[in-house]
Amino acid sequence: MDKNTKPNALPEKVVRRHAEMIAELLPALTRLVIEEGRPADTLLNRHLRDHRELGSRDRRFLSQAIFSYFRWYGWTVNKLGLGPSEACLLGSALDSDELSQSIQFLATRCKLGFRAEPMGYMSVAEKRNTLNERLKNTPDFQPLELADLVLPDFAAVLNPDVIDQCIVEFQQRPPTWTRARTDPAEFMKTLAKHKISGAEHSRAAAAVAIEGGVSLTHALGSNNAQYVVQDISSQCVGLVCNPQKGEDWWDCCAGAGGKSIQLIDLMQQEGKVLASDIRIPALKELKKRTRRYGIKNIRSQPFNAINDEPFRKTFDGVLVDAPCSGWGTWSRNPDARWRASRRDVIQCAGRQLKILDNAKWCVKPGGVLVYAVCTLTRPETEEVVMNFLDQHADFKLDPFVHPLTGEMTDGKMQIWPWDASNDAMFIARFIRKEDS
Ligand SMILES: C[S@@+](CC[C@H](N)C(=O)[O-])C[C@H]1O[C@@H](n2cnc3c(N)ncnc32)[C@H](O)[C@@H]1O
Repeated sequence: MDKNTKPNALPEKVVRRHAEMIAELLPALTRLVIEEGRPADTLLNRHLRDHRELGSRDRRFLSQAIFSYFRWYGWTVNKLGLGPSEACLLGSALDSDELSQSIQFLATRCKLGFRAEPMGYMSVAEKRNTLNERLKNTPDFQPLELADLVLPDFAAVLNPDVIDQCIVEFQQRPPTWTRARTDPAEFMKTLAKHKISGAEHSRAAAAVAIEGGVSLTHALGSNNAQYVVQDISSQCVGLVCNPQKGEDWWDCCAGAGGKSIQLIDLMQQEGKVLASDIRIPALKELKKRTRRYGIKNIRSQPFNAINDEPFRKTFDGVLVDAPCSGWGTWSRNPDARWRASRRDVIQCAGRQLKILDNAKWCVKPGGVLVYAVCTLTRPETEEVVMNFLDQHADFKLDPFVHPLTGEMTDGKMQIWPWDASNDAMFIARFIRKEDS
């Protein structure tokens, strides 16, 4: 081995292949994501399924390069007009403390006009200032702004005092949050045995953050029942539901069952959950998961929570984890911001209110109705709660303790991305009045 070659260095043919792959993939991917509104992670997964010859380091390279590209797209492509390879190089430099060999190789084929130094350690404001300084003498230069990192509609539906802070958070990669399904101390021991560093949240005891880039499935096996991957903000939804042993709950937008499984775990398997969703494939995935974990008391049923007649039976608790704009997940899905629109937010809010109107019939007197959305827009959060309460005098907000801070809420709360490096989430807990 050449004495200048690092021990873990990739062979040149690998870095060359990475650079060629990304240069070939990005133009088509950009068209599909930006013009056709398709999610980048789904497209990447399809590409990987069609190219089984790609190994784990190829997958890691592609996903990091693609997500960095879309995270900084507002500056690199929209504002600076760079081509895909140059934008990918600059996006990776903005995200990394050290350029990977494959990105360094890509740099040799790019015409960026300046050297892309790693800027991962800088704050977003420092990154902006550094680029503005470097580019200020280029013809027609327009200074880069924070607001360029999202579409103009973003500011139209958010409280003005949180806009900049949200954008800054969207530029960072959050950790992988897991939920220990049984004893968190045992899960921590398992992590330590596999030399994986995990950090428990100081309040949400089951929540453990895992360092970036670790494949838990690879390290712990795909059937490990000790944990599930679940963002800490999503874990807060189950904690706010706070189901008690022996209760009967309905999770009416259950998807693949992340929260149904949490509800049953919180009841220590002594209770029942009916999990329904409009998507039958998601319910099939839920069944696979419950089988894997040996969970017997989650029943699933296809159900359209807007159009179908509400059930005749009532439940101790109903969870409406509603379909939403998803704007709170932009640090994890950086491409999603380029498909966002105010119109979509307003449509989502309308659908959420319809689902709540329908689901409320199934809450028994004295029972609980929890509304959750992984977003931070006003029309979908505060305004839905206000409209629901205006129309349903038989329900009132039920104050609860904020799971991340321990402070008492008035029955609703917004979890911000900076609370614990997490997705944003809004949660409201209503109670049906006993005499209604
Ligand atoms: C935020 S996701 C739920 C995630 C899930 N609760 C979890 O924890 O993994 C919203 C879900 O609502 C479902 N959905 C959308 N429209 C619906 C409708 N009209 N009736 C029932 N479910 C619907 C979607 O299929 C999606 O799975």
